[in-house]
Amino acid sequence: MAVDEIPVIDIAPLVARDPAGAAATGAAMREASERIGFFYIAGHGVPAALTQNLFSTAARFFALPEEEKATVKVNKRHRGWIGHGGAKMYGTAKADLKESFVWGLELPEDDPDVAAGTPLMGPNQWPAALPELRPALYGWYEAVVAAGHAVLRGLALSLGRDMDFFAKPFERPLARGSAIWYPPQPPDLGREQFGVAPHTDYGGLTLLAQDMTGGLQVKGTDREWVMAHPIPDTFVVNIGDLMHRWTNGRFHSNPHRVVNTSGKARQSAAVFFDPGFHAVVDPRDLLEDPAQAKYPPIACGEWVVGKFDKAFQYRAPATPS
Ligand SMILES: O=C(O)CCC(=O)C(=O)O
Ligand SMILES: [Fe+2]
Repeated sequence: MAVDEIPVIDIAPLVARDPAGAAATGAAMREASERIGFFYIAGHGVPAALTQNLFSTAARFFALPEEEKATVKVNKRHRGWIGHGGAKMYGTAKADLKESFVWGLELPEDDPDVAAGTPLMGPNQWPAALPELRPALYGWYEAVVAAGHAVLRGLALSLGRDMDFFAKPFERPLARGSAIWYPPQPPDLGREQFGVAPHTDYGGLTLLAQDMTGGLQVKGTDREWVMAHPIPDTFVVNIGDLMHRWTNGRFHSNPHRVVNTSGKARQSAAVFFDPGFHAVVDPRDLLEDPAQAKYPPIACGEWVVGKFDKAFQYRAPATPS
């Protein structure tokens, strides 16, 4: 198992929009994206103190009594608390052993998209019992979205496009923040119990901060599971299914899973950085010869809603009692 199978890439030149360094940084991202679909980023500009504050504040949220957390139970817009049992990857036997709190781009009810009832868009839900949750999570989210834009600049350059190729489709992104809590896993739960069962991410890019516990595993090129060890002050970035399609299959949306065998609780926090609801993902945009496209164009919003409907218990149609 190669230790450097998942490379660490310093994206400072992309954060600074430095044309000389940006192309080489983008080329390193492209190499990792085509081979394994995962890389770490350093030099991302997200202050370590913001991530620490997110973890400590989220831990206080998860420690609240169930009835407090239930006041912000996940709603149809996919904002709020998802308790244990609420997320189950397709085709797996058991629900993931985790709980999470999910939020996204904050939009008022009178925003034209929200007023039109566009799925997944709208205001967030914040718990009255923990007013500091909102600034801790939202400040971190905005910094991570900015880092996500820097990553997109590198990927755009690596694909022979202008640095800002992805800026427009990722305007008003369906980016979701998720603070995740994995309880200690009892050893007698058997081999089928995962923190997160093997899956690919649905969208554009995922940027993930993890605490020092470890447990994230990535399919290696030799088909072994490779540990994505925690590296301080980095984010793990991975390619999602939409970016796989957009690049006509060149970038790899790689299966990964979480197994928390530490005997302790584990925390992670992700931004699932997906294009805007109305963005069209069309591989012809990134091909020299459009006739080579393997996938028809798809609308981002429809795709993401379709995936959510399968993965989350709360979206299942009510069964008549
Ligand atoms: O917590 C982690 O390390 C990864 C979580 C993950 O893969 C996901 O939520 O999609
Ligand atoms: Fe994932």
